[in-house]
Amino acid sequence: MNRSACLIFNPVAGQGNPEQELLEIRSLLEPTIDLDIHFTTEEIDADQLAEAAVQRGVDEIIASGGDGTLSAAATAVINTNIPFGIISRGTANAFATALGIPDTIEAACQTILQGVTRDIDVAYCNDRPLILLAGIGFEAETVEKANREAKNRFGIIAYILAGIQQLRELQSFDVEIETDEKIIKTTAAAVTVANAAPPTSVLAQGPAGIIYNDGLLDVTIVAPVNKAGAIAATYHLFQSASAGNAAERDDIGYLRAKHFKITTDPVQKVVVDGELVGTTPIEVKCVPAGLKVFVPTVEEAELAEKLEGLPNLVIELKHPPEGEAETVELKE
Ligand SMILES: Nc1ncnc2c1ncn2[C@@H]1O[C@H](COP(=O)(O)OP(=O)(O)OP(=O)(O)O)[C@@H](O)[C@H]1O
Repeated sequence: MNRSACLIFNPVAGQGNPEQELLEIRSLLEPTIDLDIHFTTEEIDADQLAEAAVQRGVDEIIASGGDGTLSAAATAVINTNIPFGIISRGTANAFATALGIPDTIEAACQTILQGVTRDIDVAYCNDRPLILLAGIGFEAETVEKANREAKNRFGIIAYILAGIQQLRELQSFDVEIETDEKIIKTTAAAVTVANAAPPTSVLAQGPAGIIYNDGLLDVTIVAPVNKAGAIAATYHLFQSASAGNAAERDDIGYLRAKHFKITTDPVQKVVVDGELVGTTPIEVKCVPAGLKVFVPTVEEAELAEKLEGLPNLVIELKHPPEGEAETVELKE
């Protein structure tokens, strides 16, 4: 029997050609999955479309767009047990990267076609669903500065430029972080509560890896004393995260718990999954295994080999599988 799914498609996401991208998705998925396609509009967001799909009792929900569309759609699917597929077409694609889902259309569709799901944690931040992270301070300002026009023109560089601009205006605040076990008071320039985070979310990278199915959230506190310290701390987080290590500077702290209450003085802006949502105080609670997501059957391994694209490339297999040619010629 054919599978069926509601496909929620943002027709203005990303820098590609959405019409072409939709054709590609349909040609990959429709031989196996009956698609009921719904487009987001300026007025009707992905969460409303996903909510309606849940009400109709669809078998699967697939969302395609930038992180805004994917997060919004996911929020309506929490605790429904409906498998959720992701086809990223945005600028940063943090959602897919954080969950180890490929961000090319073809590989994302293959992941959905394979039909393997994994239960991942989600969270609520002041009763608003959170899939990736809540940023206080720094991260919040960065998103606000990377506006739509800049994103369209410069893509991911817009975020980096906004980050650098933000560094120049570094402002610290007093923060109180309460878990079920303790209360921590300190001064910080950025506090991030992460359920899952891509490596590009540098300010979430205090611990050595953020595990999205452990029933816990990770808080990273970055507390540089001056601008030079801010640059050094950010760079350290980037490096230690890339190497899979925990941060080791005095001005970086981290802790893990399933429930956090965070207040600041003065009040700070708060970003949840890339959207500016309000200000402190916040309360964040983990919802273990709240979302069932299509994931690749094998973890995306770091590529240990890349040869495609080399001029006049010929690859000779010394032990070819039976029935296959011994020599493969790849020409552009
Ligand atoms: N048909 C539409 N016309 C205009 N705006 C739309 C339409 N559909 C959705 N939107 C808006 O698109 C935004 C979500 O964009 P999304 O995050 O999916 O893509 P993006 O901004 O290109 O990605 P990224 O955040 O990675 O840059 C929402 O603000 C939503 O209101």
